Amino acid sequence: MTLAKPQPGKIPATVITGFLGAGKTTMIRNLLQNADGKRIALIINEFGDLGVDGDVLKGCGAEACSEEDIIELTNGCICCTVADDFIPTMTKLLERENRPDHIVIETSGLALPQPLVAAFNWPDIRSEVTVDGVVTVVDSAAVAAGRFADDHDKVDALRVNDDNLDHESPLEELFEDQLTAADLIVLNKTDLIDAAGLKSVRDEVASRISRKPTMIEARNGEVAAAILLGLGVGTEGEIANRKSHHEMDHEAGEEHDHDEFDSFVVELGAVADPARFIDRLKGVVAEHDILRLKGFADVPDKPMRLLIQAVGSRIDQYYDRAWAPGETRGTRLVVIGLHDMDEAAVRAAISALV
Ligand SMILES: Nc1nc2c(ncn2[C@@H]2O[C@H](COP(=O)(O)OP(=O)(O)OP(=O)(O)O)[C@@H](O)[C@H]2O)c(=O)[nH]1
Repeated sequence: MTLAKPQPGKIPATVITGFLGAGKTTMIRNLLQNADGKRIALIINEFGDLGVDGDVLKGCGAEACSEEDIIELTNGCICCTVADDFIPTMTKLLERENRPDHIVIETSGLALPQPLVAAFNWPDIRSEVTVDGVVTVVDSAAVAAGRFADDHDKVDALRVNDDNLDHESPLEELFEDQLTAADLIVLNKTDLIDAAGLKSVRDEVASRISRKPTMIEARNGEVAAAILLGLGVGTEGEIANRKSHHEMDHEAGEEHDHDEFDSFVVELGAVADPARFIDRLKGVVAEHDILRLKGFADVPDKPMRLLIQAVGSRIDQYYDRAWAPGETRGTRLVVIGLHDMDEAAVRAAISALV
């Protein structure tokens, strides 16, 4: 792939998007550890009230991105808070004396990249920054499992409960909207599928978009920094031609919101038997069709906290860092699902696991 040069004088910004759990944070973590001496400012947006991604990223690439260069936007999905949250954050960042070489923005897994990229056309931003490219991370295993194929039963059930939901499956729409915005598509998690599966994922992804952005494959988000940060597209000038379903609906008079999805935080006491907890948690995730669950557990007698990451029924866990002095130990998990998820039942089921 020929790498274009960013426009001189402007700070390049890379937007990293992709559905919940696709591997955005993992890819950024890898990027920070291999940033080729670039100083990166990171803007992170998460869905749900527990900032896990920022926590995972802090300290992992201190030379490329110190803690003060990691900015968390927590007032909702970035696509809905562009004016109130994103623009003021960018303005402040640009006023800093020590400006970064590159800005990386991780959208929430439920965000539409289009309004965010369009914000780079605001006069104050446009004169100083350009969108080097939009990178869309795809969970190849989830695509292969048909996660984004239209689930007509589910959509019909949602419609019965909510007359306002008159569009297609929210997962499928978001998946397509995030692909539509892409300059580069990273087919991640290739370790979880075989060659034939990967071929069908490529075909499926290609069938969802009319343009032909470059597609590359990755494991654990391992993509060279020169590729991720060297697209040189200037996507703010192109984004008007990459409309999302929601923008097209909006032109037809509909508002965009995230009402199709819901999230809440479950707080628990200590988890005495983590293996048993995780095993039974898998059952709860499957039974309630939880899309994403992540957080930390307090395991008695362990000086470190246990990071728990569920994407569909697949759960990863590892001890990520020591509890800080004075930090209150506890188990906190953010749960994300479709809006018909039964919060009380999920809370009860998870609480019963300790
Ligand atoms: N097997 C496998 N797991 C992966 C890969 N990439 C990421 N993961 C795991 O997938 C889970 C989700 O990864 P994240 O990087 O947190 O995903 P994300 O897109 O940032 O998630 P959200 O911020 O919730 O949208 C974690 O447990 C990762 O360790 C991969 O290539 N293969």
